[in-house]
Amino acid sequence: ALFTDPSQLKQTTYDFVVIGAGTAGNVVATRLTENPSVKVLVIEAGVSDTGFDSDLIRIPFLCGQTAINTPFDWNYTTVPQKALNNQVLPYYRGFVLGGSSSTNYLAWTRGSPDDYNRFANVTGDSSYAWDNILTYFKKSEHHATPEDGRNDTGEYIPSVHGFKGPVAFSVTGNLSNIDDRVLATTQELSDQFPFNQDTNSGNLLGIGWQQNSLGNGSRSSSSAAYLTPVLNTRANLDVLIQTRVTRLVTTGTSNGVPEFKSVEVAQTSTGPRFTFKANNEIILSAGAIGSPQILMLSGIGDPAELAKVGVNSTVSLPEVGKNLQDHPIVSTQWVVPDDAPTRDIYTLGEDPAAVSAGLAQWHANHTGIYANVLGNHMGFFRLPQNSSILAQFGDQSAGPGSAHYELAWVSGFMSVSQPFPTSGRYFSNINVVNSPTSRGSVVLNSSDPFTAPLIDPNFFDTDFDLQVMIEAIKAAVRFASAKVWDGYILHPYADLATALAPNATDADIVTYIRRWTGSIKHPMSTAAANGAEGKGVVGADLTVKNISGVRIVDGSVFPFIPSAHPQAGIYGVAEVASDKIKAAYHL
Ligand SMILES: Cc1cc2nc3c(=O)[nH]c(=O)nc-3n(C[C@H](O)[C@H](O)[C@H](O)COP(=O)(O)OP(=O)(O)OC[C@H]3O[C@@H](n4cnc5c(N)ncnc54)[C@H](O)[C@@H]3O)c2cc1C
Repeated sequence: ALFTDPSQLKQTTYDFVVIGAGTAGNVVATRLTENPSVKVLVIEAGVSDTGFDSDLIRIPFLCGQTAINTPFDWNYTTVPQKALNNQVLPYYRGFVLGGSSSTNYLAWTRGSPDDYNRFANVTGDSSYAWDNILTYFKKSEHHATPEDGRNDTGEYIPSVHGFKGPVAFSVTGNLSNIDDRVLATTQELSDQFPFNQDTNSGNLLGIGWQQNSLGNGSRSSSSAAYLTPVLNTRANLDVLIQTRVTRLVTTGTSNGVPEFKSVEVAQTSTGPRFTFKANNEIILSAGAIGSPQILMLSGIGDPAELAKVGVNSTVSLPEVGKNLQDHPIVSTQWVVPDDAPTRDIYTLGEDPAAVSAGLAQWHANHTGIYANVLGNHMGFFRLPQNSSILAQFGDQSAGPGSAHYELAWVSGFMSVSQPFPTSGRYFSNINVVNSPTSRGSVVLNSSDPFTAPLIDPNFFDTDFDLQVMIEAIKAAVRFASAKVWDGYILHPYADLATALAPNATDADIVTYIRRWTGSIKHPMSTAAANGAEGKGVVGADLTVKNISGVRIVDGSVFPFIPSAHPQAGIYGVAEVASDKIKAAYHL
């Protein structure tokens, strides 16, 4: 059942306590409670995903608005970003049942086999290797027919997908006016921009139809897909929302190390504290910001850093909160003819009647433009083998099947950082560095669990990342220069024109990048798994090192960020972890 106040719960001891009802937490809680004798409590800081304003979560086309200034987000900001003119960036994280899977942009990508084989190598555990985790990717998903009933044969490869798992995925149910041109470019410039029938197949590279966590015209979050369908029918599953875990509490020692099988919770900074205990273990699934924050609040981290904010160190584990990796993103836009049927009528505020009609159609039968996301195609690319960047820095990706950068196309204005214009028609693409080498951190700002930590994605700390972003933009320009766009793409928008002027240099592109880069919202690796003693935060089985009783299952345990959008990978790892936990307790 669902509870909104710790005092409502009839028991204080469970077999497992899961911290965070987010993307990964809901997978673990749902899989463990498949066994009716296993009692699980999930504690979520955020709010319900139903009721007030929850259309923002359910309606896919509104995904760009789900996080911004809504009750569903933590409203974090970064520390000033040195390489971005000291800008402070918004840093969205889901604060709601489903976590960031309830607020994200729905892109459903796994990454490359190299990404997962590297995970297996670093941990010494083959269960994360592509050939093995593929079973779990399939277990987490089911193919859904595009909402317009369109035949999607040839737009994905059925044999690499699941058909019975909880999360619905589908390609677009709303074709856009640029789709034919995007596909024609994959023919005209096939050597640079080849078509790929399914970028989730183990062959990541090339341009494919974008898959999204979406079915029946609605977002398929971890709450909608895993948790909600069983919440009221499983007597062994309790979910407590609007309640924050403030720290892990020691419960003695086990095998010579401190044991933490209890959690302290509160609803406000000064409100009463409650504790809940796990007979077996605590599963920390608070995400790449929340999980290291909770460890540090519990005295588990770098002792010198903890001392600075007055937290007593209980266990030295210096890599907690280090190694933060994220994908920087910058958009580029071009102006197209005024009569082009782009999606701008829905997003620039010019045509309220079109918006009302679109929303009315979605409410009537979950169809139409609002039952889909903004873009229909995305592509993953490598620098050419003879690239001077590779010669200078070496290949920093997970391997030859991994992407250095990503491009995705939208018929309409799209940006995560620029103010939207109020009129006009546009063609946009996003440019993303997929195998970044910059590393940031999450550090406590205060011993108060209700104070946000200091978050530093440290974008473009390395020149490699900046050079790759320059190449991504140049590739986007080559794509937009294909003959099939003649007469459609008119000229670059606003200061992109300066960056791309005939006499412009890379320095002008860098000026554009430093001004407009944002986060694609993929922070990961802040509690990285590592099989070697003394390295990382968790071991191959994802249990926290140097203590007993706590396992981390979320995006923070990935040793490296995958070279694609991470949610599908996080679901896969959470499915693997659920089986590991079941095996550990013979469930
Ligand atoms: C706006 C946005 C757009 C994105 N777009 C995409 C995309 O298109 N495709 C993609 O693959 N990925 C995308 N991502 C990233 C992806 O959604 C996340 O990487 C992924 O969902 C993270 O899963 P997680 O389980 O690690 O953490 P989360 O899903 O964030 O779950 C963590 C949960 O823990 C809770 N929590 C945190 N601290 C505490 C505490 N102290 N006590 C109790 N509960 C706590 C949080 O409220 C949250 O519910 C996006 C993310 C955002 C925010």
